[in-house]
Amino acid sequence: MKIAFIVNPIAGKNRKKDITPFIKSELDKTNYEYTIIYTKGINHASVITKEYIDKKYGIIVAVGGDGTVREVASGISYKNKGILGIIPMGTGNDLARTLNIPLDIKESIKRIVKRKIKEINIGISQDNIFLNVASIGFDAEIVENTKVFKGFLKGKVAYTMGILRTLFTFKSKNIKIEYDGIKRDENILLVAVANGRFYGGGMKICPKADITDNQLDVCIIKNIAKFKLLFLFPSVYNGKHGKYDKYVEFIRVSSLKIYSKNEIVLNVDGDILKTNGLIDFNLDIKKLNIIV
Ligand SMILES: Nc1ncnc2c1ncn2[C@@H]1O[C@H](COP(=O)(O)OP(=O)(O)OP(=O)(O)O)[C@@H](O)[C@H]1O
Repeated sequence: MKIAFIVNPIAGKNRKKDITPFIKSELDKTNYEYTIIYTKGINHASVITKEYIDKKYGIIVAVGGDGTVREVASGISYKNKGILGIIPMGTGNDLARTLNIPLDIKESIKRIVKRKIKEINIGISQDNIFLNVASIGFDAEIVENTKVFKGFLKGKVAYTMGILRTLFTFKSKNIKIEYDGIKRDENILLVAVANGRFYGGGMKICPKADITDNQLDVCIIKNIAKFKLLFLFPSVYNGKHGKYDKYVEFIRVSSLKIYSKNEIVLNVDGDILKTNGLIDFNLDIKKLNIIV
């Protein structure tokens, strides 16, 4: 089977590290035919993926962060052919965390060579795929605000500035939530719909989410006073926010609809969309084969 390594040269903290010698040293010991291609911009990984699937490459490895993984996954899903591999080189690497893929480069390449495959679910919101989490509300606005600062500040500083800005500007959202024949009116801080277990670089928003169970895990956090967020928000990192059960609720559904009269920020695996009216969250009937 032929392997294409699709490298995002600007992903993550290791962006100056040349991955080629690592790939060579592991792959040259095997019989795999392989090639290494570098991406040139947004969505290029998806275009290359489709091209190499047409060239009969059976494994397409995303070398980068969750953005690169998602682009390769959407190419594979579009073609309905091919196996996804991951060499985590992003800042967050949330899908790799969910699947216990080693964050160490050499170890993750060894996993590709071993080729143990798992079939995972693909989430869809507003025609966009997500492997980790789609969300609206406070966290989605942090993603949006962080992007503004990312242009001129380093990752962690930009993220902190994004949180601060969101704390000042955020207003709770009045929405309708519909699932399993139930319709609810809610005033929320956020709603996160999880396929995988992590987002935001290791935050366990839905700690019981299982990416293979054909279900979406949903975390609904009701609107709370901003000072209370100082306690609640850090607890999301280790998935302990469920203890604030007056505000935090978990449900498991096969699909979910949200209606918002006003424009709302939707985060789909780190991509930001602005939308209003109906927002839908589903699972694709197609699965994704991935090397773990
Ligand atoms: N040559 C390139 N120049 C600029 N942007 C690129 C290039 N190649 C890919 N990209 C874009 O870079 C973005 C970020 O990639 P990715 O998410 O993999 O890295 P990251 O943001 O460092 O990691 P993470 O999402 O795990 O935090 C993606 O949206 C991708 O489309």
